[in-house]
Amino acid sequence: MAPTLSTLNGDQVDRSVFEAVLKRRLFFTEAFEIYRLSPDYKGDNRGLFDYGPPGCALLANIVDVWRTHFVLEENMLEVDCTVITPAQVLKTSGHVDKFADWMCKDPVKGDYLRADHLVENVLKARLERGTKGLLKDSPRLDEATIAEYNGILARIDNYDGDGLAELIKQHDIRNPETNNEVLPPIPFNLIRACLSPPGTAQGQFLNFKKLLDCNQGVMPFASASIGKCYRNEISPRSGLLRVREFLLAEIEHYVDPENKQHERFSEVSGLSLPLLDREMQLSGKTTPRTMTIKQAVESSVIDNETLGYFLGRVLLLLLKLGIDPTKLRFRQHMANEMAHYARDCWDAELLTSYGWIECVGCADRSAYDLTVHSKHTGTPFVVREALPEPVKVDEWQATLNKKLAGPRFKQDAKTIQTALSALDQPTLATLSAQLTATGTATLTVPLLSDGTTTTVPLPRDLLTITKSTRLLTTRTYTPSVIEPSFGIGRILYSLLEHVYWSRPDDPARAVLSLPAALAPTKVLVVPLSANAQLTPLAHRLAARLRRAGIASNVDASSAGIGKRYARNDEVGTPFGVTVDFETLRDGSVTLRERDSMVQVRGGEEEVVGAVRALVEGVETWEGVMARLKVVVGKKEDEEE
Ligand SMILES: Nc1ncnc2c1ncn2[C@@H]1O[C@H](COP(=O)(O)OP(=O)(O)OP(=O)(O)O)[C@@H](O)[C@H]1O
Repeated sequence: MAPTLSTLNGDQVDRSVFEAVLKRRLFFTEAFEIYRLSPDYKGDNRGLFDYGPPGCALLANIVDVWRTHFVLEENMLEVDCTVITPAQVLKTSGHVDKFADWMCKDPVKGDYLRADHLVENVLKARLERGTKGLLKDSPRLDEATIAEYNGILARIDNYDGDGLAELIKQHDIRNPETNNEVLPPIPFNLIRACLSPPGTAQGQFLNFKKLLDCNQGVMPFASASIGKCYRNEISPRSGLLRVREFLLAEIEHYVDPENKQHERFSEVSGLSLPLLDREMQLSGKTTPRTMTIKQAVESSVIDNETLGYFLGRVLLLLLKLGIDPTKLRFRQHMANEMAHYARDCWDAELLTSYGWIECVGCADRSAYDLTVHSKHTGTPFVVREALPEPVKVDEWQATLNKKLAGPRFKQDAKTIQTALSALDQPTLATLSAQLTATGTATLTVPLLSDGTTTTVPLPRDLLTITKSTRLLTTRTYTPSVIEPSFGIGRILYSLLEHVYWSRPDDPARAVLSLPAALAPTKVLVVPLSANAQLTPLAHRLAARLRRAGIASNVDASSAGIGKRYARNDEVGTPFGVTVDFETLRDGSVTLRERDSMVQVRGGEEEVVGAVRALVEGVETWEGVMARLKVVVGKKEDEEE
């Protein structure tokens, strides 16, 4: 029987051996490597990687599963927006000013280090050495210090610049590579250098009005986008996990802020999630507690049904991809880790040899994004819904005297009118009171053409604000946005670690137990020997597999059959078909399963049918073993 994933994943991954396998099989490789190795190279290629053939195929297969799981199964509206973005859009979205990490400079070497990662890495290394006695000269840590370090690590995402500066000083944290003291942390903008968004969301927000129309005005609905994004990472040292250019798949789900129930909540409400909520983190806990989504939403651990629904769908996606459920947790953001406007945020974190890594972020961003873009452009990003019964409301209305405003404000008149139109009712009430009391209301506007003005006094001859009663037949609101965002490269790398193991009887033989649907190549076709009669049979079978839509490779090299299979176990090829002299006689072939190495024998057509059913997930290997004749007694390496 094929070993189950949990039996495969017993041990901690030896990263150097594991990454050597991935590089050997060209899952990925360092970008611009030959230039980096040349003597006159002065650039910086850290955090930049190229995917090779199996890496590309795996990435594409993950994207396919993602697209089916969300866009198709949830009727999402997919868009593909440009990456190059005008600076004004990024300024409005808050990325230029707020998207900052804290960074420390090593003044001697000139290196920049991300402050939270620096503290984390140094304390982890001290714990490792001080508790396990890894280095003879490192003192053992006392219980109080161990507890203190663990407490800091559990709250590491909770420190701001001052907090990190304090930790660095108090614990004498230095650049581990040079042992130099570092300068106090300063905020560093991850995107300033790139002028491209750190995600794919802005294009989705900016098209909100058109997408709502496309959905016949029906709420709630979601848009989705898959695209490259760029980050000016300070110290990209964690392989594929922290890169400067990566594929992001993002969903923006637009929902009524007063009703965040989800129509399909019952489909996921019974699922159990391993949750590490805010309270647990504050008390220094690192082991999650398991709760059903229903319990978590009802007890307000998760803010609302829609957010709970998406956490459930994220869990299902990750399991479908083959992520080990014992290496998955959902960690809630601390209050000061979230943007001020966010209501709640959870990260799906996967355990890797680099520690727990955020692979999916899932945030309720309230109405922030739509509101800021709407205010800046004057485009109403609102939903209008018919009320069951008309309602009387008192409403403030502001009118700008256009005849006077035009000559007085010239090219700024339109900006002022736009700012006025975007005011909400409480602001209009305040301005009306100001106008009555002082004869002038002060309007806040985006930067005017002189480059300095951001407030404009509007006297009574220019501005009137009146209150009138209206009969409302529709309700108008700006939707809240729930945003799950998936770092495809991080998922890919974590998945590879989760499915990696080596044969107990030969630790040098690595295997990647990728689910068949995800594997870059589904079948390796091998002629048993170099005999000239067998190779055409292998190509005939490959053609047959091709017609059935199954990706295969023929390996007719002179290497032993065991070696040829071993090479393909390393790229995760789930099945192998051997053609031999019996094939010449009766057309039968053997089918080998990667994890168990069990082989069955059947006719060509039967075997191609079985492979297709296995790849499509409509049949199990146990089912195939029950149907076809199991080959007994022969060990793979002895076959030649
Ligand atoms: N440098 C990176 N390399 C690869 N993937 C990344 C990187 N930064 C973010 N991601 C992915 O993009 C997703 C959304 O980005 P988000 O802004 O939420 O991450 P983040 O909080 O900046 O991540 P981190 O705290 O690890 O830097 C993350 O869940 C992650 O999967």
